Amino acid sequence: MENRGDKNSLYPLNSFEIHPRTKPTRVFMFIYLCGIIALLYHHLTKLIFRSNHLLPSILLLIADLVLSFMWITSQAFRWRPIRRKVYPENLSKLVKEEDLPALDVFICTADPYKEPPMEVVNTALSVLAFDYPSDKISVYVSDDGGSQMTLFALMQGAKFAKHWLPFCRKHNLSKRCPKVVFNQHHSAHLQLDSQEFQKMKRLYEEMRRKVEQVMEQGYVDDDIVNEEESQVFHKWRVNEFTRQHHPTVIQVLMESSKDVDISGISLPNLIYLSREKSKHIHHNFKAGALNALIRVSAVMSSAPVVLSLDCDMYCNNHQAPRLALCHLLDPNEGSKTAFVQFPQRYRGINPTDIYNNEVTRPFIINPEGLDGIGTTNYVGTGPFINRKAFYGGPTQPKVNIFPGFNNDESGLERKTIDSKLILEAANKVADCNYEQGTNWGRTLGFRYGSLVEDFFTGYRMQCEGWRSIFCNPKTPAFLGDFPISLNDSLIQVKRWSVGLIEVGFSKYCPFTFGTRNRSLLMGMAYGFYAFWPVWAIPIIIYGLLPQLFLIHDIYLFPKVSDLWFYVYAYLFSATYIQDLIESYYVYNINFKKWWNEQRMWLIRGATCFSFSFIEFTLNQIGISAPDFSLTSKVIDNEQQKRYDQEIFDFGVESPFFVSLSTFALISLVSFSFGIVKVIFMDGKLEEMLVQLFLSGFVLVNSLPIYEAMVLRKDGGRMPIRVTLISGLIAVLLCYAAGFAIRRS
Ligand SMILES: O=c1ccn([C@@H]2O[C@H](COP(=O)(O)OP(=O)(O)O[C@H]3O[C@H](CO)[C@@H](O)[C@H](O)[C@H]3O)[C@@H](O)[C@H]2O)c(=O)[nH]1
Ligand SMILES: [Mn+2]
Repeated sequence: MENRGDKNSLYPLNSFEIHPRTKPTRVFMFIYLCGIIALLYHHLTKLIFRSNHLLPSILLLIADLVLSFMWITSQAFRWRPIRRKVYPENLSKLVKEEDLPALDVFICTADPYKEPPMEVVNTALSVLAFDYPSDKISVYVSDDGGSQMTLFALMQGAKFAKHWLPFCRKHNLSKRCPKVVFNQHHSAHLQLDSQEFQKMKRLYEEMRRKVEQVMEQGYVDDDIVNEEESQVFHKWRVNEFTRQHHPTVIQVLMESSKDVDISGISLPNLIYLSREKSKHIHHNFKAGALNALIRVSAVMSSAPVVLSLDCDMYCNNHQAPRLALCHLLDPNEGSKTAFVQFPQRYRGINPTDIYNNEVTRPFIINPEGLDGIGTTNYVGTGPFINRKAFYGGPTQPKVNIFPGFNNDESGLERKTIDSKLILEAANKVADCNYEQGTNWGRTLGFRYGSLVEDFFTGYRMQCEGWRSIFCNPKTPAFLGDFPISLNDSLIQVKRWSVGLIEVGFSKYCPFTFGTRNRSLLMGMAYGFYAFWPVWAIPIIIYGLLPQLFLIHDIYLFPKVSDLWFYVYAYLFSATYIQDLIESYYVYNINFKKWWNEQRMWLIRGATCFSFSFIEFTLNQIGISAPDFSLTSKVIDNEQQKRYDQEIFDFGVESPFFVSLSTFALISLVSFSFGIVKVIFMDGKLEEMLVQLFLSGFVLVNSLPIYEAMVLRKDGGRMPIRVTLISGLIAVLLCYAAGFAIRRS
């Protein structure tokens, strides 16, 4: 194992190991590449010398070209995967507690009805209770929903924190998110003085009841708040205050220099921010919210380290800041590191992860590969960021981040953050027109122009010469929510896909932009993601074409006795087997989970990947505008039950399901047709084997769809209209294929 950090030091902060699979993987890469070259040669000779079905031959060539492109670019993830270790116990030997850097935490929320305020409060409390000096923590909650209920909930959270933080410290709780601690299952394992525990639980329940009452009411009544608090809510009482159009609200809820907890220790800072919104100025979704947070926090606390979290990502490992600092304070690499990314992990995933919500490959497996080439990607929630990385490259001289502003960042006396001067400055930088005519969103802060501001911003930092690090401790640092219905999950991936191709088709395309500061491998990896949804092309072609032609008795692939058949067989099976081996042996993913993952890849290809191209095109020509479509974090009991039982949820009339059902029906017909031919009509099995196999493969993957169409009666069954429409489309496609074949 190689030591990073100061090599002469007795107390290394971190180390890494190149994964043992690297060498065999590279050998395999070479062999597989030969297979790809052979296949493309076969395609070309077929096209030039002996094609009687020109159109399908060209389409199959396109499909294989896209697959080859994706395979080649994805090798960047396999080139040099590494695993890191950190030694937080050494941190205290190198840095005194009082010298630890201050930490600003950003928590984003955007809608009290989709992101319940109690969830936001829980997340805030879990980070306020970090195992880190309280007076060095400032938590900023950005509320794009401009909701008085969220502010009210945070006010209650601040009161509760006075009891909660000393309680966590006293009992050295390893989990510090209240809802987790008070969850019956978890609390059964806690050996706590029951009276004290019950008292905390009572306080928590009281808070929850109050917040829920306000949620039911839809506003904050003067009766339930004191006079000082009610002043704050008067801002909402003016008619013009709507979610899309309102002035900035900044409220300091806890002030480290003044407020203490019940044991007399300083509390962290807690600040509520709802930036100004105007109907006439685009707010740039989360990226806009984060930029307002960067500026407001620069005025108020200006900590050198920033942690950004989604409101549902609560802290599950109170050591998280110290783990990140093992990298950020590394004497050699620290100053070049833009961020340390903890992976997105989720709680409550069902045993075989039917919708592949864990997205293991992009979130866990690929980042280890990216880390090895110095460039872990930013995933929006869970990164500890070097504040300087928002302001320019690692070697760039100090830039003015407050254009048109007299006080430079360090010029403000920051002893009390709710001084009039500071609040005025903070309000000014949260104005919705503050960014006009500045570089915010272009070279400063989070970059605008993509729905995946996280990917885009992290990538732009890499282009400026920053490095980044992946940190994946055994106890996940943060845990979050995920969509538990198939449709919501596909909508989420569609947003990501649109965001990614927005980068791919912009002037920042990773194959051409920023190559000076990046290696070829980094370019390949980011290029792979920027064109992630192009998987749709081969999946659609292979999911329809061989099947439609089989129905019309036309065989497109080599016979079993032909040598080229084995090239196809090798390329298909080798990549699947490699994936399975990697998942199973390296990442402990069992067969069922792996199968579901590959099924979701096919499902995404047939639905959100392809729809994202349509949406992107419509946005480009101005027919529609980019839409963030927030994922709901509210639990629907029926859906939750189905999810826990691993039953697919189709329940809604979604265009995604029309597309999926069409694929499923066409393969069902073609497979049945092929089998009937083979058995009863002495069909040419040798010639149709590939097509029969592909139909069968789609068919096996579609079993839950047939079940949902025919057998199920519950709320998650396939809506009849979806089945009928897709049946009609399937018939039309069969006819269209027949027509095309006769014409050619
Ligand atoms: O106008 C907006 C829209 C969203 N958000 C926040 O963005 C976060 C992510 O939204 P969510 O609906 O949960 O989307 P996910 O797909 O789960 O988010 C992933 O993908 C996003 C990019 O699309 C990243 O920003 C996230 O960090 C990443 O977790 C939430 O905290 C929202 O409150 C805002 O603050 N303002
Ligand atoms: Mn989310």
